[in-house]
Amino acid sequence: MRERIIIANWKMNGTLESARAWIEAYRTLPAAANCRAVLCAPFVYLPEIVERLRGTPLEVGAQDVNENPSGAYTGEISAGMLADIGVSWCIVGHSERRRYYGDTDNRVAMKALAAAKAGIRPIVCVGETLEERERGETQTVILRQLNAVLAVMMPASIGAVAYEPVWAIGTGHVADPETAQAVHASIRRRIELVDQARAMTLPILYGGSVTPDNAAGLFAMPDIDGALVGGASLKATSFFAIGQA
Ligand SMILES: O=C(CO)COP(=O)(O)O
Repeated sequence: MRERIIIANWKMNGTLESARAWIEAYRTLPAAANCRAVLCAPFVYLPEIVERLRGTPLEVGAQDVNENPSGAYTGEISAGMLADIGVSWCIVGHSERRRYYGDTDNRVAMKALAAAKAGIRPIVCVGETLEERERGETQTVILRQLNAVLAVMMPASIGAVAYEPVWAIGTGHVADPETAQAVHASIRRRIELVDQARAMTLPILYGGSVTPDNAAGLFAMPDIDGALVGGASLKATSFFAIGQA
């Protein structure tokens, strides 16, 4: 039985006050059964969030990391720094980073490797744009993004892969479960070529307009092991409801 995981990605949203209120609200909810939950918050709130969640089942993640161990990289955060304060997961290669901040396939791979070396589980995001899908390039794009990571590290060091079609992110146009399942299955087949055992256990999450209403349909698919949730994670109750699904 594969691990089920839901991951909240707050992106650049919230305040210290709303972060505290979210955690208080989440703590009043019963522990989610059979489902691991991770909260990826903005860097500046991470130390406080780690402290407040100590001893609870909710794990803490970052939304990005620099690929270098240390040095003259003004404004950046290293994997060692994240590990230092007790962060255990980190998103790498989110399409917003690829699109607005120039994260290339190779840099994403180096970020995933840096995280893993620091003992942090990288959540490797892959996904095609609408134009790429319409040109029939979905498989090519996903495999290109995944291959870059597999060129530098073993699948055992990848915490999770998240399939996030760019056209589904923040649009309200969730991928239908069969469409997502087809991509998830191809991701798992690619991992199988390297490590058959890890392919069976690697969580492959779907992201893009996931809500409490559409989550169960997605999670019914054999290769969809959970979700990376943006907008619907900003409310503790709706993130929790996705976990219940
Ligand atoms: O990008 C996402 C999570 O990383 C998905 O965002 P939405 O759930 O807001 O579509």
